[in-house]
Amino acid sequence: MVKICCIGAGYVGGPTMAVIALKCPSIEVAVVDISITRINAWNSDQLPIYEPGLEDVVKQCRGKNLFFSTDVEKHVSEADIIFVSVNTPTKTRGLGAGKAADLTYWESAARMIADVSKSNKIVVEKSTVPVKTAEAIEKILTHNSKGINFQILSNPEFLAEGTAIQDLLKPDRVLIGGRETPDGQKAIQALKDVYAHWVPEDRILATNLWSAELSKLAANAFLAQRISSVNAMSALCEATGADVTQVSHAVGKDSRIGPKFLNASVGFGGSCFQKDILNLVYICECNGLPEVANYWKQVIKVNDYQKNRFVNRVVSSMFNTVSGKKIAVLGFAFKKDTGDTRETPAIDVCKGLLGDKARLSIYDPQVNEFKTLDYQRIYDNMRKPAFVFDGRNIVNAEKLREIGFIVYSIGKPLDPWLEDMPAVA
Ligand SMILES: NC(=O)c1ccc[n+]([C@@H]2O[C@H](COP(=O)([O-])OP(=O)(O)OC[C@H]3O[C@@H](n4cnc5c(N)ncnc54)[C@H](O)[C@@H]3O)[C@@H](O)[C@H]2O)c1
Ligand SMILES: O=c1ccn([C@@H]2O[C@H](COP(=O)(O)OP(=O)(O)O[C@H]3O[C@H](CO)[C@@H](O)[C@H](O)[C@H]3O)[C@@H](O)[C@H]2O)c(=O)[nH]1
Repeated sequence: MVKICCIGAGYVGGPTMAVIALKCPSIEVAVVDISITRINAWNSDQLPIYEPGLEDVVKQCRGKNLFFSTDVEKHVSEADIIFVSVNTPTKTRGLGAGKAADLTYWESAARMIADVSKSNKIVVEKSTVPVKTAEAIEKILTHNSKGINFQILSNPEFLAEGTAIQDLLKPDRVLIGGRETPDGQKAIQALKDVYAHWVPEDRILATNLWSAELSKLAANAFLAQRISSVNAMSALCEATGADVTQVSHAVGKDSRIGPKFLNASVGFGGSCFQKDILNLVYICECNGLPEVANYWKQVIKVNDYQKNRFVNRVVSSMFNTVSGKKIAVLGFAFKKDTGDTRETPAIDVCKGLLGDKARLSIYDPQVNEFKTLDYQRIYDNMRKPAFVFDGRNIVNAEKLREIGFIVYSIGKPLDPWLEDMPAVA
């Protein structure tokens, strides 16, 4: 029986391994973590993360061929294939602080693998890492290998939170990078065989290691760039009377551009986009490519601009001060259908409002119910003029205006109340 061990029972490790276990009953999958509370939660009825469909998959496999454990060393030493899915946040101190990926967790996982391994292993980079990380990992492993053969593969994960299970069950592609040696190719084949249990062969792409590592950063940079592009347009729409939803629709109808990921918003958030673009920027700088670095940096600058612009709209509309005013923040996670608040744009918006001394009440139901609230009742209980600022364009602005609200919707023709108010970021 093939044994898989995944180091890191987080947003990626947990759901990814649960789906592998579901689709590969002949494989034993152990997910290990240093966090006892996380592992206890995975073994309980209250899973540590919320993802639609996840509970169902876990319940089907847990205790059969899916195990969650803190006995990291035991499972690593027994495994044929080891996925490393630890966190790779942005460095906060030292060389590359604020940009480079912090590989501390990765390095300690690699050293532990080298220490406890007694048989040949395939080590799979699941975490998002800088290009050439595989080379560094290879060095750590081979310098401490005691004659054991380690093959390193890059198998970046493309799931999005909130749709993780669907993304894993029907991925657009599975990307596997490996060495172009016979042993490297054999390792690629072994991992292909795992995914081939449910992913059609033409969706499993094999590349060299560096292409796989870079493709992950590139994909996130392209996705985030679309959002910054449409958000930049949203500012222009507000200035000109165009409607960003109509513009996105018209632009997205071009089959070369496509309709997805063109929703204007208060800005993108989540644990990945900013971190991965900063990482890309740092790699460009280290490779002497400042123009390329600046190009991608602009994606983050526009995102910051969008968050500031939103805060300024709120403050300027309410007579240029929100001091002492009670503001209900509906939704705090970085997107719907998730409980994850890492790098949510709501943090920056709330900070901006608190900076102007607002009183905030924050509510997040995990799933999206804000379209159907009883806005008439809400309006009746509010001090007038009453405002709604929609950072996601989900409320029916016309209906709300009929009730009496002053409504700001990103990138939409402005309410007369807002027309003369400055909202420069
Ligand atoms: N969150 C996403 O949607 C997503 C999607 C694709 C890729 N990624 C990438 O996947 C990686 C993991 O992301 P995540 O969101 O799952 O992170 P996470 O913080 O939710 O999970 C990482 C887990 O690794 C554990 N860990 C750290 N060092 C360890 C060690 N030495 N031994 C055992 N366990 C250890 C931590 O305790 C934590 O539980 C990151 O590189 C991220 O960029 C994330
Ligand atoms: O048209 C859009 C689409 C998304 N967003 C925002 O962008 C952020 C990121 O959303 P999304 O990409 O759906 O979620 P993530 O879970 O961050 O997933 C991204 O980051 C993961 C981690 O690397 C990748 O694996 C995924 O492919 C990639 O989509 C969220 O704040 C969204 O609200 C918009 O503002 N407008």
